[in-house]
Order: sequence, then C-alpha cells, then structure tokens
Amino acid sequence: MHCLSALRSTFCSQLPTSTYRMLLQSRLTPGRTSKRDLTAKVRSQKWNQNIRRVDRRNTAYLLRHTTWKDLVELYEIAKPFRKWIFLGTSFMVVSSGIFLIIPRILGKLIDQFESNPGFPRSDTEEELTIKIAKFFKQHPMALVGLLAVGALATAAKVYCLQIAGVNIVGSLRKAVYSSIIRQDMTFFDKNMVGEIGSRHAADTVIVGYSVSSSLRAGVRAVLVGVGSVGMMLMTSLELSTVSFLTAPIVIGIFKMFGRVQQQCTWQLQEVAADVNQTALERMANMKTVRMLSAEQQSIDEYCKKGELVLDISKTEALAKGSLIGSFQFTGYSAFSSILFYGSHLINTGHITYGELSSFCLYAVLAAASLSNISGFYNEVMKGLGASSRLLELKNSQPVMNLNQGIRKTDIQNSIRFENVSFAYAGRKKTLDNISFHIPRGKITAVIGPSGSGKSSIASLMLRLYDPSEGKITVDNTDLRDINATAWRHAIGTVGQEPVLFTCSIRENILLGAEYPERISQCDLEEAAQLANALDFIQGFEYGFETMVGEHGCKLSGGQKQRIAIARALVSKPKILILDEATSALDATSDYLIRMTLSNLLKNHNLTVLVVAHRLATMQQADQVVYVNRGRIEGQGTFDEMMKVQNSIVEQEARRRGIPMNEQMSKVNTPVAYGFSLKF
Ligand SMILES: Nc1ncnc2c1ncn2[C@@H]1O[C@H](COP(=O)(O)OP(=O)(O)OP(=O)(O)O)[C@@H](O)[C@H]1O
Repeated sequence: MHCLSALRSTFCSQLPTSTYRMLLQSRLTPGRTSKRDLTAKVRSQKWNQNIRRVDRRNTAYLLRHTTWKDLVELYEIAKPFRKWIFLGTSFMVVSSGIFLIIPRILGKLIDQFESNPGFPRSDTEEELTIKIAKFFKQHPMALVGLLAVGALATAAKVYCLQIAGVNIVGSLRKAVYSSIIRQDMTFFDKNMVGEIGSRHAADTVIVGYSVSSSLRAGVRAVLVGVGSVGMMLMTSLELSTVSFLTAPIVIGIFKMFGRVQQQCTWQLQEVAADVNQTALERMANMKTVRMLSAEQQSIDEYCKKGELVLDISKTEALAKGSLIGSFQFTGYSAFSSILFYGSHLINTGHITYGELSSFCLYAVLAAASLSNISGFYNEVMKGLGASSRLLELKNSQPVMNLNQGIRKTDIQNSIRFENVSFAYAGRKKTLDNISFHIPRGKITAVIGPSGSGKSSIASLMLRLYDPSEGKITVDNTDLRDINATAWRHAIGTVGQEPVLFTCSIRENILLGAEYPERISQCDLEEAAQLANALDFIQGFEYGFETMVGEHGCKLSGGQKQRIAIARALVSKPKILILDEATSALDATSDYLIRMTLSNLLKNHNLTVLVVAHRLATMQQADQVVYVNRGRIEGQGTFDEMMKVQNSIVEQEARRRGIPMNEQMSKVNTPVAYGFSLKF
C-alpha cells in the first residue's frame, strides 16, 4: 500500500513532466479518445434510459482490447514467479481433494452409525470410502488430523499464490511506470497526467486483485465445482438429474443480470477515474483555488461528477441485488426438491441416509462454487480489461529513444537552428522556419512577446521535442542523432517556474546529476554556494536534509529558485538554458538571483541560451535574437539592436511600460531587478 500511495503521489502531484524530463529522471500511446469525452457524453444522456447503449460501447472497447495476446503477455510477466504458482496450485489440489472427500466419508460414517436397512447394499459396496469411513470410526483423531492437513494445505496455497500475485503486479506496475516515464512529451500534452496516474494506480489494484484473490478463489471454485458435480453423480444419478434441471435457470439469470452488473462496474471505473482526476487537480492547486475563492465551484463540480457515479452505482446495485435474490430463490427451490425427492428415494431403498447427507453437502459445495465461478468470471474480465489498458501503456513505444545515439556532452563550435519549424500536436506552427546559431562560450538571449515561441526554442534545444521541419545541429551533428539522455545531462536548466519535488533539499539538487552517488558533499555545497543558496540552507535546522514540502511549498519563491539553480549547476554543465520567470519576486531575492547568474555567466565560460524578459539580461548577452509569432525578426548584439531605428529592444521596453533611459540607468542596482524580470 505504501508503494502504491507513493506511486499515486508521484503521478498525481501534477508536476510538469517536461521538468522531470529535463532533469533526466527518465533513467529509469499515442493518445486515444479521452475518457473525459466519454464521460461527458454519458453525462449528457439520461442514464437510466440509455445505459445499455453507452455500456455496450464501453464493453466493446474493453473487449476489443482484451486479446489472447494480452494473456500471453501476462503469462510472460508471471513466468519468473511460476515456482510460486506451481506450489500454490499443488497445495490447492491437495486441500480441495481433502475437503471434497470429507462429505462422502461423513455420509458413510452416518450409515455406519445408523442401523440403516439399506447399508451396505452388497459386498461390492465395500468400496474405498467405506473402508476409510470404518478406519475413521475406529480412529476419530485421524479424521481431525486429515482436516488439519487440509487446513495447512489451504494456508500454504494462500501464501504461495499471494506471493506470486504481489510479484506479478509489482512487475507489471514497474514495467508500466517505466514505459509512461519514457513517453514522448507529446504523450503528456495529449493525456491528462492525473487520469493516467489514477488509471495506473486503480488498474494495477484491479489486476492485483484478479491475479491473487480472484484467480485463487476461481481456480479453487472450478476444482471444487467439478469435483462436487462428479461426486454428486457418483452418489446418486436420480438426485443429480433433479439438481441439474435448475442449471439452465441459473445460467439464464446470470446472463441477464450478470452482464448489466459487469458493464456497470466497467463504466464505474471510467467515471471514477474522472472524478479522481478532478479532486486531485483541485487539491494539488489549493492555493489557486483559495485565491480564486473557487471552493464552492470545486465542490459543485465534484458533486456533479459524483452524481454520475451514484447513478451507475444504483443500476449496478439493482442488478447485483436481482442476481443474488434470484440465485437465492433458485438455490432454495432446488435444495427443497433434493430433500423431498431424496426422502422418497430413501423410502424406496434407492439411497441411504448417509448418501442423501453427502449429496446435500456436495450440492451446497457445487452451488457455492457456481456462485464463486460467476464472481471469478466477473473479476477476471475486470482484471483483463484493466490489464489490457496497462499493457497498452506498457507497450506504447515513444518515437524518441532516450538512450540511443551519439553521446555528446559538450560543444566545440556552436548549436545551429537550421530552417526549423515546429508545431505541438493538434496545433498550428509555433515556430516557422527559424535559423540562428548559439556560439560556444557565449550568451544568446531570445526575446519576444508572450507566446511568440521562446520557451519552445529552449524545449527544442533540450530535445524535449524534435523539429517538424529543418534541423538543429550540434557541431554539424543532427540533434536527432544525439543521445537525448546524455545531451540533457550536459545541459543545466532553470525553468520559468522553479519546480521542486516532495523530498529533501539534497535530493532535489541531486536530481540534476547523472551520477548522484558521485556527487560529494563538497560539490553539493559548491553548487549551493554558486546559487547563493548555501547560507539559507545551512540556516535550516536539518540543512540539506530539510524537506521542501509538496512542490516546495515550505520554501519562499526566491529560495525555490536558488535551489533550482543549484540543481542546474551541480553537474558543472558547460551549457545552460535559463528561462526567465515572468512573475515577480521580491526585490532582494531577485537581486540575489540576478547577481548569482551574472557572476556565473562572467566567470565560467558557459554556452548559454537565455529566454530573456528584462533589459538587464539582454544587455549582458553577446547576441540577442528577437522572435515574434514564431519567426525571427531581428538578430544582433544588444548595441546593434539598440541602434536600429525604433529598435526592437526599445519596443520591448515600451511594451513592458519601462522608460528606456530610466531602465538603463538602473540596470546594475537591486531596484532594476525588482520590476518583474528574473530567472
Ligand atoms: N505543450 C504545449 N502544447 C500545445 N501548445 C503549446 C504547448 N506549449 C506551448 N504551446 C503554445 O506554443 C506557443 C508558444 O509558446 P511558448 O511557451 O514557446 O511561448 P513564450 O514565447 O515562451 O511565451 P512566454 O513569454 O509567455 O513564456 C503558444 O501559443 C502556446 O500556447
């Protein structure tokens, strides 16, 4: 459970995957119709009237995706644990065998104790069970011993199959998580992280339940069911015929109500994932909900979706109730018929009291098995549906292989964007035929209005996405041919908003290292010192071991930012990508961060791409690239850009409402950094 909740929190914390990818924790489907769409359609319909139609769609979807290939694949995952499965099944055969023979022996014992006129009917009836019954009559403790062996075999069976189940689900969960974390960024653009997370968590629980409890109960039910029916036939053919007459009725009832129940259960899983997603999203962004006073709105939305769950649950409960009620009616009717007809057979000397008793016990066992088999069928189908979705996630192949290609960790000359165009999935071109170069050891500032494509350029340089057209080269090697993992490790990245994970400061900083185990305390402190973070970290009671809270909520904005900078620097990268934040920090934090980066850029001969929002940053750059609506509209040094009539830099300043002369005069004072522009 602990592991599960950890996974759930990993998934559902809604941390941007691009950040995670940038930090290269990827060491470790193409999108389909969103379930949200399905839910929206379902909501817009009157459930009680249309449930069959909607459910069929869903069932069709699930069954279409449940193939024998899935079973084969599940078997492959289960293969390493076949020893446990074999042991468990063997113990199951032993325990089922013992408990199947007991009613027959008890029947014979009853006949031995009773002065039964029909017992034994002939010498040939000195069958094995009679001999065993006689033995147990003389040695009653042996019967207790046999029962104890049966119980021990049952306990061993449960243990072995549970271990097998837990291991199989663990392997499946790991495989699916590894696959999700390696997907292309497009996958996360198309799919809602909360929904994938809750599906991953919920589906693995369902598969886990199916392969451990349900499968165990199901196989036992089949064994006991077949055995009981066999024993019923052996005990009395006439009574068996009466009992089996009820079978078509039971099957009919199961078909009628069982299917509706099954469909409702599947539908519930879909809707529950959506409700879960809504709740998690709001809870993860509580500050924003509070600031917008959107509490009531959030509750209303949650309740609205909850009503849908209630609607489906009502139908499910009705089907379930009808199923159980009908089973009970049929069962008791069949049992009464057996007793009536059985007493008639005793009177006519066809069977003995003991045989009627055995038969009744076997009939109860058979009925219980039938009910367990139907439950087993439901659970297995549910498990197959869930596993097919998990396998779909597991087998989804990302276009970009993270660990293939040339390992490049530095540049000799430059990075070049050559006629690069790029569009996000389902969007128009974000970047349109852009060409520029980022020389080694120089600072390149990309400027431009909001939404013009600056951060997208940074994403392409990090190889979070590949260009749709044109190419990016690193010393004449196409970036597509370069090992993405190694390349990203070579680049220190500070994003627009600092993203911290729910762990200690040390762990957050080490996320930036390719080999965290090789980073010494000295390296860690050096990175923190460079990022101007060492003083405040050492001021905390637990220093580097201080937990930062969810999304770093226990730290100030400036502290988060500086830890993010330390994380970018801990591996001593030669290339830096800095995306200036557009929201304001307090002037002092802003100044500290600015000075930190300024010193870093001056003294470390780094190749830097900075998405700049402030003039001070632009002024520090060796070249400035102006992007507007996805096109490059100006390029040159800061001074060159300033000389241009109605210069772009001036336009930028004016657009931001900053008088040029005032801005330039204050460029090196703390006040200059307080107006909004920062890393
Ligand atoms: N993951 C995404 N999926 C789809 N569209 C996206 C995605 N990220 C950005 N966009 C779109 O691409 C365009 C450029 O976005 P980008 O973030 O590169 O702009 P920007 O210049 O960095 O903006 P800002 O200065 O406001 O940060 C915008 O229209 C944006 O809506």
